[in-house]
Amino acid sequence: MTVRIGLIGAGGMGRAHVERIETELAGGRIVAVADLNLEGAKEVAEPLGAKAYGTGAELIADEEVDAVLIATFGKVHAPDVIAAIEAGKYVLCEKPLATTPQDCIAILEAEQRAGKKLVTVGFMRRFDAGYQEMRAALEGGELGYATLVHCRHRNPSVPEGYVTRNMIDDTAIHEIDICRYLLGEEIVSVRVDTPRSTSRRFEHLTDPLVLVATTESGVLIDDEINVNIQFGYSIECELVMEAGTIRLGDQNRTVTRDSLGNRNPICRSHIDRFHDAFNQEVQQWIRAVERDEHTGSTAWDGYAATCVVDAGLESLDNGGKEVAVSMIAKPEFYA
Ligand SMILES: NC(=O)C1=CN([C@@H]2O[C@H](COP(=O)(O)OP(=O)(O)OC[C@H]3O[C@@H](n4cnc5c(N)ncnc54)[C@H](O)[C@@H]3O)[C@@H](O)[C@H]2O)C=CC1
Ligand SMILES: O=C1[C@@H](O)[C@H](O)[C@@H](O)[C@H](O)[C@H]1O
Repeated sequence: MTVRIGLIGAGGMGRAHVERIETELAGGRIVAVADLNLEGAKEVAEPLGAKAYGTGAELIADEEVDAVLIATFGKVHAPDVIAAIEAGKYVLCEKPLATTPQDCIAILEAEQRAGKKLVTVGFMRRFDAGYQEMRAALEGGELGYATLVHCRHRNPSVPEGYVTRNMIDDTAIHEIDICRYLLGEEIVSVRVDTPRSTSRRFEHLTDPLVLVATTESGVLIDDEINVNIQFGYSIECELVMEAGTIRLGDQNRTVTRDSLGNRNPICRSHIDRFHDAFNQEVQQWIRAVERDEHTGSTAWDGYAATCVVDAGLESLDNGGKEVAVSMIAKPEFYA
């Protein structure tokens, strides 16, 4: 069976997913594209012989669409996710699931009414080989339990429209999710520190930030979010356990050694750094849809991450005081 996929949001991320589905992955085909900018939808749809729509609602209602891929702005994800659930269609929604805990709760409720897990959130780092090895090392138990996680999320630069809150809700949300995934527990409190800002930023930004979070068992996570580092896209993570540490590699197979020294290439963006992880994420989703199964992170994961983001934003506003993460009790459905 070929899974007939409808894409909502024909921007950068949507187009990158189309490219991988059409050229690198198996089992799926883009049959419809929706974007508020209808011309943008047509630009992506026409070369594929797919239909173009001006709204997500029309695409979701199309009976030739089996499953929905959402790559619009986070704050407008919820209505389309809920409409897809109500139509009984699997949905892979880019992060964040939604930008408020209330919108996420509406999604959790819709999914429970449907009685079936249909929502996967685009936390692609869960499919990265390095993070998976770190998780396996922790689960293996030889090095004991985790005490600390040191993370660094560095982007070369960001566009002018990117504002300080995006460092938490758009960027650090990846570490929030991956730390929950690695440690298998919830984050219970967050504080955001604001060191001296770099001069290489738009004036309105406070950059870098450091998010410090504590989990249920007391593991301390520190995450440097630094989005104008100039030199490249650099993601680092070190998990500290009782009897050893495990650190994410740079994912390069070779190191060049010459008169300039030892070096390997620096990634420029999430597209090249997480190329394989994105492919794994979308490929596994397509295969799972074929089997009528859920895969990847759940709507609960999307909700939990948004609750931590919310606490982080509150800390940013209150001068860096620690804020407790407020969450509803986990429904049995997501146990
Ligand atoms: N996993 C990752 O590493 C990354 C994830 N993302 C996520 O992907 C999503 C999209 O981001 P980008 O592609 O960078 O944004 P973008 O601005 O390039 O594209 C968004 C598109 O959605 C369309 N759109 C907005 N509201 C809509 C609506 N209600 N209905 C239909 N179309 C609508 C816009 O016209 C635009 O074409 C975001 O949720 C973002 O957080 C983005 C970059 C990397
Ligand atoms: O999700 C992403 C972007 O939206 C975000 O703006 C970047 O900071 C992240 O590195 C990227 O993975």
